[in-house]
Amino acid sequence: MQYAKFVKPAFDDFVLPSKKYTDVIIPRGGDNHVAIDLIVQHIRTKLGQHDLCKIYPNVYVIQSTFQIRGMHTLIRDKEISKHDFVFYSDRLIRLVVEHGLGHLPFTEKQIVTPTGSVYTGVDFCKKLCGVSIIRSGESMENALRACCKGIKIGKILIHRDGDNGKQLIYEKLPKDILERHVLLLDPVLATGNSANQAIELLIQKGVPESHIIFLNLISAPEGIHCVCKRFPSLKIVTSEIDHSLNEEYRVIPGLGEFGDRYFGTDD
Ligand SMILES: O=P(O)(O)OC[C@H]1O[C@H](OP(=O)(O)OP(=O)(O)O)[C@H](O)[C@@H]1O
Repeated sequence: MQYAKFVKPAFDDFVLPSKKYTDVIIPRGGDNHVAIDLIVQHIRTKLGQHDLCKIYPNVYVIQSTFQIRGMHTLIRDKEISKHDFVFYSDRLIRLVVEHGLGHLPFTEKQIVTPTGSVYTGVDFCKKLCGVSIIRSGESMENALRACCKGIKIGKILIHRDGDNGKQLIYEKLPKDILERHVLLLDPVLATGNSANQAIELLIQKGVPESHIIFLNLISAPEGIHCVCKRFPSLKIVTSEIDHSLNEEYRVIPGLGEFGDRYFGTDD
């Protein structure tokens, strides 16, 4: 029980006292064994993610809570209804989008409040756009629109072409994209081939690598290595890093075919 020193005090005050794991909240009541398993699993996951984030400082995993673990539990469950899959995916996507927007540059701005006081705040970055990788990436467009009024959203279609790897089939991007920060949208990062092709295209169009933030729900370590080695200045914001890829290049444990499950074409 190497985690005993974390787990034991947790039941005294229902919150892990370690500063490093303050996001781990123990639910009141219920089965203590289940709670311990959850904490151990949570800490292991966080340690694995922590290592990757140390190797690649531009990889950000949104702060995990049991709400987020709960949403992942639901969308990864093969028995979940389509309606619930879409609902909880949308909730997670919104969190990732909000977190990703937090990495955009800002300028300082002062305003006057109704009390006549000066509040020193910030002004949002205005030159940005979204780019979704068809088709799964399109599931993230609504959350981006809900956060950024009137945002331009470009599209890229990358398709597997037999054994020749993935080929770029279609692209439609804002004409002035090179002047914008780009939020690249795709919920799943597996081998990283699709993301790399999309990023390569953006760079060809003149977008600086450091102006691209790739937003996704689930990343495989292999995909993170593949993208971050090639594009070290790009940021990745994800909600969980999974264990690995299997021999069919599917993310494990993963959630299956996101696009089919989200758009209802898996029947
Ligand atoms: O990192 P990679 O190995 O390139 O795999 C990731 C890609 O696979 C999934 O899309 P998929 O090809 O299943 O198409 P879909 O979005 O139409 O479902 C996912 O949405 C990514 O685009």
